[in-house]
Amino acid sequence: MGQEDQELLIRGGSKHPSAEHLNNGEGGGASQSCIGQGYGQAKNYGTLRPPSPPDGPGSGSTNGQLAENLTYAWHNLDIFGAVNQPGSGWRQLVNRTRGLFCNERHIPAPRKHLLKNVCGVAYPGELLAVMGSSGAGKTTLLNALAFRSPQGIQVSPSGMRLLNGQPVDAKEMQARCAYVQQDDLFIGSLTAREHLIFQAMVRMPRHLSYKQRVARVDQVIQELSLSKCQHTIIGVPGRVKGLSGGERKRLAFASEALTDPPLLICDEPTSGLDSFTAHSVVQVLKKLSQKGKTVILTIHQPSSELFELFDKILLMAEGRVAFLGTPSEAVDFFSYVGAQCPTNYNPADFYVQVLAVVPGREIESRERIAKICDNFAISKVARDMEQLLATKSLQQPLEQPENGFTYKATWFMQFRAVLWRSWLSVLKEPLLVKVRLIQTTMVAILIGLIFLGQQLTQVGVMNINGAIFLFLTNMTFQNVFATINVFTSELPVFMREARSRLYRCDTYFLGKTIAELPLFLTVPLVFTAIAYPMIGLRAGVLHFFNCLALVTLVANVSTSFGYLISCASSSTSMALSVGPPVIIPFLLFGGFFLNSGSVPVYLKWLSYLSWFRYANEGLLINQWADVEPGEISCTSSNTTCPSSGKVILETLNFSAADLPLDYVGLAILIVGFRGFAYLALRLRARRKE
Ligand SMILES: Nc1ncnc2c1ncn2[C@@H]1O[C@H](COP(=O)(O)OP(=O)(O)OP(=O)(O)O)[C@@H](O)[C@H]1O
Repeated sequence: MGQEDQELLIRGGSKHPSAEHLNNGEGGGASQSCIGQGYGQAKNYGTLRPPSPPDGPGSGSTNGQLAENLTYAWHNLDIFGAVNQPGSGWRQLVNRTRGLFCNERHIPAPRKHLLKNVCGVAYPGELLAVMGSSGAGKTTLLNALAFRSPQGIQVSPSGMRLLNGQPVDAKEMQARCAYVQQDDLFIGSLTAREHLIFQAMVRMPRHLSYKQRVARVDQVIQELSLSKCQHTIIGVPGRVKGLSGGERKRLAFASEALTDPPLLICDEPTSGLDSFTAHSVVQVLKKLSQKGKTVILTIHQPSSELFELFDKILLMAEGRVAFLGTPSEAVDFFSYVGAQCPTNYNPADFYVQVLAVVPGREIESRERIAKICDNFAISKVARDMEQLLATKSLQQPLEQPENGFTYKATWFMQFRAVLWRSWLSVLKEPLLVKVRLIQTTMVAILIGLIFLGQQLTQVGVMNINGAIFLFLTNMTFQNVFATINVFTSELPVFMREARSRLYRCDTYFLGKTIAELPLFLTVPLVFTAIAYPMIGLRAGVLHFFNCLALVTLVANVSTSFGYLISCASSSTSMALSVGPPVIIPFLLFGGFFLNSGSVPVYLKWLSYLSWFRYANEGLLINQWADVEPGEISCTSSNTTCPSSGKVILETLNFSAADLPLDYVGLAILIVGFRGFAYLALRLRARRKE
């Protein structure tokens, strides 16, 4: 844009002839409302015409989805975000404490005004593109429109979000709207088809048969051109090669398209895609809008061809609306405010540039943006919108979802779907099965070789006790870290799906626990079967199975503990750093480093939470309880050599009669840790993203 244009904008003047007929002559003062008076009384510019009636849906549906056309209007959306100043956490804590003592109950935290009186409307059959420079507020707006604003974001209660003219809440919105977020989240070990089948099982209405769901999956695969890659694993970007960026995007749409929602909101569906793939992704959205859907998307720098696909554009700058209307109306409007798009220039690039805050020329840029937004705020389109809302002319009945606003699938259907998906990912996740089994076998052989063929001598007793404790530390660390690594990477998928009300927290937790059980039984079996005979631990089938049972319980306590740490931590790295320091005290109370009779009274309670203590006692009882006097060979000069297994247990402050209690202690810890992990997961699922 030339210097001359910018000056005109700052003056609020116009050099474009078409601006004459757009401007009614009255000066445009800045208005914080969507409506004002003066400018924009033009006949030709800025009408909120709905597009011509679409062909579908409206004619009923085989997928059980709501077959309705939706007009989505939003009005006076004011959104605030928290200001993160250095030390603001402390400041808030001090403020809150002051509030408690000084009866200053309400000390408002500093807030940033992210969106200012944003208004807009999207009609059925319309592809509305929200554009603006980085930081303009596009994602903030889309999150608010989809009722998915993250934590720390406040939507002012005066803002209205209306479907067919009726105010809606988050639940009503979720039942009708599909939200494809910028970062697509998948379980990377599944194939595209497996992912869609899972989605069909939890998203589609409960009365549909499995056959009907699979038929719909096939149809969506066709519609979104995913046939070629339907059996390819999705993959994890940067770690496991799988679907391409464009295929991942289309898969994200496909998941939402399964239920054929009347309203589709997509945040940056083309980000990271080349122009050809971006075009094909937007084409998919265009086709959906042509079927009667209301489609809203944000986009960065669309090419001229892409720009032509948009029915309407909503331009944002500095958290305000700079323009809403058709691309041709945008030409008129920008000419009117003195910023005519040069010929042979991509209009999208031009508008975004005009509305950007240029580094080094911030004041000038902000004045220009304010002028454009003020002009739009008093334009005909803004007044039309006010009128639409005031006259309730948008009001049409909203269809009620089949099962109200509850989950689409029954408890059992959700459980079955989660169990199936978790089982598939257990089988396919190399970190979980292949790597774990190889790692277990290698560690078992290594421990077996180090402690190979121990005899019942004084040295042998020491070595056997060490080897037994090593069983426990190995089982613990291996399982805790494997669980943290795998589970925390899956948690974002769970959180998004749980917030989209695809399934309940309990069905997920139960399904996952049961799916992973065979693995957590196999790992201890492999380990014990190799290490036990190699070391030469107490011979006898009963002794072997007793050891196996205790090691299996330890593996499952550790897994439960891993779940608890994962659910209570905000990220994988946090869980990995919190894990070891929390495990160390439990390990010390195991009776190997510190005699169980020497635990300080004030820490006794903590020792009852130590699985090392129960398992070590159980395994040592299993090893030594029936070793008769004289079985341990000692030299006659060695007076410290234990004469029998009973003496060894007494020295360690363990009693053979406590074996059943050790089993009970381990079982309680499994249930307890899992219970708390479940509660932590529920709390997380309830919190905003
Ligand atoms: N949770 C938050 N707390 C405080 N400020 C926030 C929060 N989220 C976003 N913002 C601020 O709000 C403004 C708009 O952010 P938003 O992500 O909506 O921009 P955008 O137009 O989508 O940008 P981009 O195109 O780069 O994604 C930015 O200045 C951003 O720093």
